[in-house]
Amino acid sequence: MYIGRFLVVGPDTAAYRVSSRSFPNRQIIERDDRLTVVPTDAADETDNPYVSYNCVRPVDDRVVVGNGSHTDPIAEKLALGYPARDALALSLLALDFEKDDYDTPRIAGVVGPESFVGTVRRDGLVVEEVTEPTLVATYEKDSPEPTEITIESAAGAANAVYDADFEHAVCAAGVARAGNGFETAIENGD
Ligand SMILES: NC(=O)c1ncn([C@@H]2O[C@H](COP(=O)(O)O)[C@@H](O)[C@H]2O)c1NC=O
Repeated sequence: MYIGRFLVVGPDTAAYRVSSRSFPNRQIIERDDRLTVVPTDAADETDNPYVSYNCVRPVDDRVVVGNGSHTDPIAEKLALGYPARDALALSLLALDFEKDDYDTPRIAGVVGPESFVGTVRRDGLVVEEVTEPTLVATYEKDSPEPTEITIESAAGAANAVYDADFEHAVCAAGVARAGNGFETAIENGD
């Protein structure tokens, strides 16, 4: 089954996987405090926000995971003190679903003292608190649902979603709460 990009939120860990048919030559890199999806070949550097974007951004005791440029305004709202629910709902609704051939939804999660998951689709906006491992994807599984995928550390989370039995894995990231902050891990399949 192809479900496109997907994320799993913990509640104390999170993982994000890029699956892609159209832009498979991508990887995740660490830049400053954040993780960014970029083309594998630097010569293919792009300003297409559907191809290259920050997918993980920590903010104090919370961390944002997302499949596009909405990761940044969510993080900025958290830094201003917004509750996770509000930062997700406002940013997802402001940017809305992607204006591509598939009306691709935006998906995002926040891990922190309270953890949330959200998605905005052409037909709806869902933002809800997470109390058990919860998956949401761009296609097919496009409403948050409980998942059996086990994400128990940053590296474990990245590996688990990368290896999950959905088609066209490209790269993955994992985050886990550690002390007052977070540890992160990248799985680029190489
Ligand atoms: N975030 C991403 O990494 C990403 N990769 C591809 N997309 C969008 O989704 C469309 C379908 O891509 P694909 O066939 O690779 O699943 C692309 O045309 C692009 O508009 C993305 N947008 C949202 O998921």
